[in-house]
Amino acid sequence: MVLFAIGQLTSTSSLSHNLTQCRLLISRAAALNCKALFLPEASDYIASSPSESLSLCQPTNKSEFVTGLRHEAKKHNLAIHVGIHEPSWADPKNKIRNTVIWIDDQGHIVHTYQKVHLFDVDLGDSGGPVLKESEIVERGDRVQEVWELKGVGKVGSAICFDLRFPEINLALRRKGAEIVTYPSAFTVSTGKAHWETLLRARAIETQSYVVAAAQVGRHNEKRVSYGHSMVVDPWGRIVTEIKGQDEGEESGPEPEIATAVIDRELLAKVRREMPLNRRTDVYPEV
Ligand SMILES: O=C(O)CNC(=O)[C@H](CS)NC(=O)CCC(=O)C(=O)O
Repeated sequence: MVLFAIGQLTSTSSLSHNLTQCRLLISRAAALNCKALFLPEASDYIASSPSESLSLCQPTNKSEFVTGLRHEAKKHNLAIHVGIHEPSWADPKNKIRNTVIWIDDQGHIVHTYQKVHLFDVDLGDSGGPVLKESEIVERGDRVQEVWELKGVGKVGSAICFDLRFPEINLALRRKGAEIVTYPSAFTVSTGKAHWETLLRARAIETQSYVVAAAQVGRHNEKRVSYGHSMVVDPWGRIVTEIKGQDEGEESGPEPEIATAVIDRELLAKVRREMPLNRRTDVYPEV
């Protein structure tokens, strides 16, 4: 069985610092002979304001962060799935895209997905975050095709807040996904309330592996992320989990990886023993 890793880090507004953190995670995954590494949403940077986020955004072919990762992927023969920002095509001055790219083990970008659901919330009265992602982020308009990760299985991508929408998960399953990945940057308050439950529900409802690499710790004076990156199996069990942000603690955990394998026999067994035959004569097909 092929070993893969999830990586957890604290991205800041310094792309070179974030690249250094990712390089460390890559070298650890490569040293353990992993064939793929899944990194969080917005690994390239997390800015402290919408205008800073806009100013840091570069086209993928000009980004030192992406170029650096492509180089590492080729050097170590390690495929990398990573969340980044890209300028909007329609409105590059005012809008960015929250995307995830799949870099193969030769350093080529072979797959990309643009976040469909944007995180616009006002939980201020409940002691939670106030964020309006749609102010500068252009939303994606399609569920992407699933792709084959050699020796591992068929992977479908969604990003962070997409996790709250089972429709994406069901659509990916219908396209043949065996593994669904949710690179994320969950807030601490919503993470504590919902992160593990949502990930396990997504795994159980489609009888798929869920691979969730997440940002952790303090990015800037305004943003802290929950962490708790994990892999969940098709029966809903947590296979591996990385430490999260402790309540009230100022500094978060150090960058870290955790490894796992996809057990194809378990995947087949869960799907065989409890077939989830949908009643699309009763409710609409997603
Ligand atoms: O801002 C960036 O650069 C990176 N993007 C994010 O951090 C996004 C949008 S603000 N965060 C989420 O979607 C958190 C979802 C969440 O926490 C929940 O669903 O509870």
